[in-house]
Amino acid sequence: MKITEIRLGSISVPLRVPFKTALRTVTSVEDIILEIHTDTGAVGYGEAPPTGAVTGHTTGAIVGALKDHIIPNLLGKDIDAFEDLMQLVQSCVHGNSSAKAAADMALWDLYGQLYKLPVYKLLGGARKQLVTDITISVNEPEEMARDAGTAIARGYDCLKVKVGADPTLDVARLRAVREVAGADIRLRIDANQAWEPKQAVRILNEMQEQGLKLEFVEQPVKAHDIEGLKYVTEHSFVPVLADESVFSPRDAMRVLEQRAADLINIKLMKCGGIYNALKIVAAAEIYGVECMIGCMLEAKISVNAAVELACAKKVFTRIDLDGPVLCSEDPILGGARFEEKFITVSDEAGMGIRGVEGLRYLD
Ligand SMILES: C[C@H](N)C(=O)N[C@H](CCC(=O)O)C(=O)O
Ligand SMILES: [Mg+2]
Repeated sequence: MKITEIRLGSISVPLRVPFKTALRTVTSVEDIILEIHTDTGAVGYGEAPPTGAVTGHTTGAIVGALKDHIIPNLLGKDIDAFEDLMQLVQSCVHGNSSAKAAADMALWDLYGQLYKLPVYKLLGGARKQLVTDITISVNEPEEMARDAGTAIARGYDCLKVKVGADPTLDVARLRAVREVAGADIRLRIDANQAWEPKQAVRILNEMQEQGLKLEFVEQPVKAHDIEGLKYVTEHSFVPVLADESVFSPRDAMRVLEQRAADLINIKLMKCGGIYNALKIVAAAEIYGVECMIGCMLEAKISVNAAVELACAKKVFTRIDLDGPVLCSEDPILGGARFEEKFITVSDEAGMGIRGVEGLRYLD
């Protein structure tokens, strides 16, 4: 199976409600789509969201890395030389993990099609279904309570509550959400780097003292502040999950070795795809640290790739793959079935993506 052509396109999908974190506000998903065509007629699909405020990867950066580096290196290559292709994607350009993730997942899609196996089975096949949380954007407490009520009415029993934009409101935000949620709904929070270490410990311990019962806090402090992350992990009653502090397998090793967090959030866009995600999975397993599988604000091709990975490996005990259910429509044909909190992986060879409605080709 030889690569004959690689095409880029873009999609625009409106969100149900604006997505707001301490880092950014967006009202639609605007993703780059990659199609890898082969001489057998098989097509592999990839996707990358521009998340400049989180990863530094703008639309231009993703398209540039793909057009100038990744695509020229892949054209004409044989999918069967899979390990070579994986290393090529990671080594042909520095950084640019989102563009690399798009290429990586399209290649895994083709590799599965070549050997007629779903990717999640190729990688271990631990399960077929996941249950995701859903994100509540950071807003005034009353609006967050309303959004939490809507999410619970849709059947979600685990809410990922964004905090950190004006931290003085954070305890009130959680109180308002917990009041609507009752005692049984799980609440996890994500500060997206907004707090200072001591401030984080103060806020978290106050939340616990008020009986708000948090499952964990995600990325309380700046991404680069591993010492601060460790400080919060050691001084707060709430378990800490590292998100923006862990992009690459090397980042993961540092956090694991220093015991700077209790949990790690693996996202394909941060680590450059499944090839590198598997290295983080192995490291976390060795250190006995459980992982969350997460996503950026992404549509279903790239979240589908994360579903394949999460269904393969048991280390993923927390699931945050709500990108598609935050969207008001789904232009992606095939792949996993998203039925509110329930996600069922596709049993088709590769990743099961069949096409994209309304794709605007860039060439
Ligand atoms: C969408 C997902 N639930 C989520 O909250 N991801 C964010 C980053 C999303 C973005 O800004 O695109 C996170 O975990 O920090
Ligand atoms: Mg996060």
